[in-house]
Amino acid sequence: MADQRVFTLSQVAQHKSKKDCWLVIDGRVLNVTKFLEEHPGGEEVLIESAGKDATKEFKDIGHSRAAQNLLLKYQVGVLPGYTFKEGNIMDSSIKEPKKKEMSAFVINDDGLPKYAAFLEFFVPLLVAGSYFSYRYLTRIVN
Ligand code: HEM
Repeated sequence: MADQRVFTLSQVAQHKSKKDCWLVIDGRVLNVTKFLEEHPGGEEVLIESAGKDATKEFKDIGHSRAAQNLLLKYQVGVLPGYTFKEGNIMDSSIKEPKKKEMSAFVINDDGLPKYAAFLEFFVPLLVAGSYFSYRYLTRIVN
């Protein structure tokens, strides 16, 4: 689980060098020192945002979901007032988890009435069919 220790922005601001580079994205305090060289957008942009809240810059680029999930890897804490659920970053603030929940819900919701309609139609038909078959057969026998 990503670290949930609480840091203030002024604490984050003390880590703004290339050798010790923290920044904040969406309330998550990230230590990106080891990521500087790997960042596809280059280390300069990260160093420019070092010690600061880079949420706007991060979002303005339109980072991919993969990039958003990478945030978890570098999280060392959170800003005061922020808490995040365990697991996928899509469960917290950047993502659109509600869509997934909705589609799952809609599928389940659709299934039940269809199943119920099926039963409502066939059960009485089966009962009536059995009854008339019984009547028909007993007539022939008598
Ligand atoms: C820990 C924080 C960050 C992570 C994990 C991260 C990750 C990535 C990744 C994976 C990409 C490749 C494209 C994509 O998958 O979206 C990328 C591209 C880029 N990022 Fe970041 N990024 C971070 C922070 C930032 C910040 C704070 C800025 C700006 C101040 C920034 C600017 C860029 C730029 C300019 C590109 C290149 C976009 C392009 O070439 O189209 N990134 N980043």
